[in-house]
Amino acid sequence: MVRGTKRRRSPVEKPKAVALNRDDTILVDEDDVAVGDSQCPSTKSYARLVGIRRGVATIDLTDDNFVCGRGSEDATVNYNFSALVHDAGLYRFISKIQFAINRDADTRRVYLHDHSRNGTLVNQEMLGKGQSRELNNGDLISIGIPALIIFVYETADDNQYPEELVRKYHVTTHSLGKGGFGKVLLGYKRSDRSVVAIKCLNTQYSTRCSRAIAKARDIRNEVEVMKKLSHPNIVAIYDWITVSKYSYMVIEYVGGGEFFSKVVDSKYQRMGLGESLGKYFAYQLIDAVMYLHSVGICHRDIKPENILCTDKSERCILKLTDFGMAKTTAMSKMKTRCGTPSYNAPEIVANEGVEYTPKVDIWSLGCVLFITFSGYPPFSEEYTDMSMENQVMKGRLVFHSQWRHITLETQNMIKWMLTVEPTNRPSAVELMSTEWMKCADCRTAKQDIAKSLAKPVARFCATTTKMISFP
Ligand SMILES: Nc1ncnc2c1ncn2[C@@H]1O[C@H](COP(=O)(O)OP(=O)(O)OP(=O)(O)O)[C@@H](O)[C@H]1O
Repeated sequence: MVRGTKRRRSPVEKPKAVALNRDDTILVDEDDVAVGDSQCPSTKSYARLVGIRRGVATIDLTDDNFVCGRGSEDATVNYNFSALVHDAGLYRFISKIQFAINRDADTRRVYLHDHSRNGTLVNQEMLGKGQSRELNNGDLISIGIPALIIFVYETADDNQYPEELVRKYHVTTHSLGKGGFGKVLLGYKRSDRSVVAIKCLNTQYSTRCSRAIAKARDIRNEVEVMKKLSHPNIVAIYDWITVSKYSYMVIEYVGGGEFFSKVVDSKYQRMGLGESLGKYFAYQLIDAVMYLHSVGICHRDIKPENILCTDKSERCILKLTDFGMAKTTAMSKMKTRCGTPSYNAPEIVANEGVEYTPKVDIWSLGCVLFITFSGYPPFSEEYTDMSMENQVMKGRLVFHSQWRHITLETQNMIKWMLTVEPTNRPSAVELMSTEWMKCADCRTAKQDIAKSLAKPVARFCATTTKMISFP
């Protein structure tokens, strides 16, 4: 039930229950449902708490002091989270008075004041009882722990992002990562509050030297390529909005971080992920590349940093991303030297202006799998006995003690992928049809991928949210 200290009740209508969803029943006054329309002409909201978890309402803020919590006889709140009573994981964290939103009458700045025992977080940072923090447009508010995000704070007058973008998405200040051309922010679709990643690209400059020497990123090409793709191990694109020199790619949110972090995780002690887990991931990546090549796309920048994990579990689903260098092979010949040096195939490193083929992806994949199984890269500037260019051109591989735990079959597969002569290198189809791929780990991977497709789209939040105003 929603309780307000100073709520305006319609003199003629009684409050009634509005079923939002299975466990979303919230008591609202009918005149509270519509926000900012003619029913409350005298009270203009200065900001909004956008509810992004099932059962949390969206609230227009008009009062300078607004209190949220479980509430009780002796603790009056403006919003009482009672619809979350069945969401035990969250409800038990909520204090009678969780936090207050205060607007300074003079400066008009807005602060969140934490009153709770378990704490309130702004942008994943814990405030703690008695602490305050200024709120800015797009800030995330969580309860108890970072994952329990309940609101996005949105001001009425912020125009940091173009109207075309904010009309469809809540853009938060929470950064998921940075790339050479810009940042990636957490966002939510306005239509259903499902979570997305918003890649904000400045089309005019790159902060990375390696990219600065490459030709300017062709974002249109990147988007066109992504739009053609539909595969469980490839990040999906939902939307693309370009306004002046900024481009916003709205893509599938993949919450487990880069595969690179997994490979270098201290729990594996730089020994690699082992035969079983390695094959589980190898299946996913080979399947993704097989699909890509079957639709005539060459990625050209496969590396652990461009592979994302769906979650932090050991056996997660991998998603190939960053199609900034990708090429539609039927459209034109591939001759450009691009990609990341330590993952580049010899025919790219040779840089003779000779046409190369999608087999360059198989080489890069071989490098990724080499690290996955062993914990160290096959080619590196740090190996001082030979220049990296020579290591690659000669296909020089050194199998240290880490490989003692890996079968000869697996070692041979990696060697095959890292064959210098592209015509002798296998295609993804050939890799997939080997006996090596007919193992229990590959079958498990296939089943897990199918299960991941059956799950609803990743979300932090509710699919339906009613708006409630507190004049
Ligand atoms: N879909 C996503 N979901 C969650 N986090 C993401 C997503 N895409 C990217 N990130 C995070 O943002 C970081 C930067 O993304 P990305 O590498 O795609 O940017 P970029 O500008 O294309 O970089 P680059 O200069 O390598 O091309 C990633 O390393 C990752 O941590």
